[in-house]
Amino acid sequence: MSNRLFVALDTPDLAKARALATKVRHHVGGIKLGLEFFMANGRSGVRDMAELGLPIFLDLKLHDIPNTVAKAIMALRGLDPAILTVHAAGGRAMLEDAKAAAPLGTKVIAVTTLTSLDGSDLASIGCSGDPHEQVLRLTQLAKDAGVDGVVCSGEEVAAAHKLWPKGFFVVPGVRPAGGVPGAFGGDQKRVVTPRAALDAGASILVIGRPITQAADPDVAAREIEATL
Ligand SMILES: O=C(O)c1cc(=O)[nH]c(=O)n1[C@@H]1O[C@H](COP(=O)(O)O)[C@@H](O)[C@H]1O
Repeated sequence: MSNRLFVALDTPDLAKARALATKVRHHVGGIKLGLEFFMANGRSGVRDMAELGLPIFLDLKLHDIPNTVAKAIMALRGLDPAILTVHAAGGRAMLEDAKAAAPLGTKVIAVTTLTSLDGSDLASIGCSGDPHEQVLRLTQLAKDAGVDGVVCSGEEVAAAHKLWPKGFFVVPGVRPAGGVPGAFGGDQKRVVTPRAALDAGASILVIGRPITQAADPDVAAREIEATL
């Protein structure tokens, strides 16, 4: 993959998603469609976006009992996204069944610890208060379960990559250098720059609002691409 930047098109509006993707298409390697888009537009919306010819990352973060997750993935048949997410915390059997249910060409990627969580959030849900430890634990689980890789923040990706040299590492929570700290509502807590994430071992970067909410998304994507 020559351009490792995936733009997150977090909107329920299909026309807006298409317009944004069309604007930035020469400066991104793929597009990520998440829950907001899928809830509003479903399978036909994903098909519509696939017509643009860019790889599709379908970020549904599935997390349920193994049978339900496997059947949900089977129900996506025909869309065959390049990347599909599930939550690692669903456990080993769920991860194994998710991988078995996915089409051969789809990378099944396990979300370890959301980039919106910090140590105190983890402690409040009964996990070890150390995101680093939790990410490595779930990376080991994902590797053992035979999925293709994990989502983690740029703060943990070097250690996760060391643990799993052949894994595929998706890094969100990425903010261009020089931006306003806490921009876009400050919901991302474990944040790094695009360059730092790649240097640490990210396979792809996921960036949404710094591109989609820019005055000129094409320029914003181009500027980020130039730092990679
Ligand atoms: O799986 C993801 O893509 C994901 C995992 C994670 O831990 N954190 C995270 O922010 N994401 C997604 O990455 C995107 C980040 O968007 P921005 O914060 O606007 O750059 C959103 O679409 C999130 O759903």
